[in-house]
Amino acid sequence: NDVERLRLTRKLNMNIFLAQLIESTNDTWGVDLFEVDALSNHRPLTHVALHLFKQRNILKQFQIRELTFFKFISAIEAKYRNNPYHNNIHATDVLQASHHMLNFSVFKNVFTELEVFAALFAAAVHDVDHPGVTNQYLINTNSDLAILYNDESVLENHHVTLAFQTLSTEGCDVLSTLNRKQHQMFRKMVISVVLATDMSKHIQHIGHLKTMVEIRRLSSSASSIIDPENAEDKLQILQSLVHCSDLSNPLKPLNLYLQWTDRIMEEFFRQGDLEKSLNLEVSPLCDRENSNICKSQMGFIDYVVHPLWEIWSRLTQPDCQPIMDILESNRVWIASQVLTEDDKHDGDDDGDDDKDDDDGDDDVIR
Ligand SMILES: CC1(C)CC(=O)N(CC(=O)N2CCC(N3N=C(c4ccc(OC(F)F)c(OC(F)F)c4)[C@H]4CC=CC[C@H]4C3=O)CC2)C(=O)C1
Ligand SMILES: [Mg+2]
Ligand SMILES: [Zn+2]
Repeated sequence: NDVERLRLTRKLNMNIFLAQLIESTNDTWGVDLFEVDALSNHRPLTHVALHLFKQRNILKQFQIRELTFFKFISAIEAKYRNNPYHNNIHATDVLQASHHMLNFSVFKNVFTELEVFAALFAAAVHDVDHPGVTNQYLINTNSDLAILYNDESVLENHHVTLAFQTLSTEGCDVLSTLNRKQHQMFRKMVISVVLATDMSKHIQHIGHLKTMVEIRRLSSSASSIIDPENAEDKLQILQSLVHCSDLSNPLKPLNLYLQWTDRIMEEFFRQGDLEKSLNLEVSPLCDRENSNICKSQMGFIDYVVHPLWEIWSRLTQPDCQPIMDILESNRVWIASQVLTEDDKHDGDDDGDDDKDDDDGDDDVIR
């Protein structure tokens, strides 16, 4: 009957739209992964990872059965918690950004298939089972995780351990076809890339990238910046690539960036609520009673994101320029809001809400 036909037509159109969105992850920066989440019954990581690993021919190269990869990535996705920010959509975002930057021309013929596999695997699992609180909070509350990992990169150790434990779930061992040498190298690379997403390593990333860019400037003879024979340099670049992807929210189209900002602030505020209830000092940015979201974002961009991406874009010129342009325009918009936000505090709300910051339906914090 008509109702049934209408329902099926809608379902078909949603699947066609989903397929188009997933296809666009091949070569588009800033795919709306919130849309992919909504259309994929909240399984964006499984859909996008399966698509990208097939598109890169990784499954064929390592004779990984599609069903095994599907079971593994589904098990990983199910272990991401429904935090406002550190959830499976964020994992998909970091995976897709890492995939995009591995295609930069400066990396052509640099990485082996195993290195690409390890980097994308690390991106997909890099925050699995994140509890929605920071390392410092886990340390301050004497959590089991902090005891287990002796306060050192507590979350990041947990993410990578759980990822490898998931391989031993029935039918999930995507590494079973790797030989001993490959398995050993893959494991070393994934551990180092996931541990490198700990923000306490942020300054070291900038130092390594500066050194690499400096060497390139001096040895102007070397056509390609990266020596494909230098495994250590390549591993450092993969670490920085995934770390940059983890810090890429302010470089995404404004409507996506603002949704990530809402989500991270809600996650930080919930931690602040816990700290208050435990009579602990409230961490920076975590006090929902007095926070200025735009000022925090200005600081986050100026002191954290831009210093890293500025050097990263110098290493990866010219492909990073369009992305750096988005950062610049987003920062201008944020700065304009700071002024308006101050006005609001003066009470004379001029009321001209910039339509950009209304992303239509208020994103429900899952
Ligand atoms: C420098 C200041 C003026 C401004 C400032 O930021 N802080 C806090 C601060 O420097 N840090 C370091 C980064 C930490 N951190 N922060 C993340 C994050 C993600 C998205 C954000 O917004 C938007 F892009 F969605 C965001 O906005 C921020 F404003 F909150 C923060 C994650 C990054 C990677 C791993 C886990 C998350 C992580 O470890 C948090 C503490 C200052 O202290 C002062
Ligand atoms: Mg993390
Ligand atoms: Zn992350």
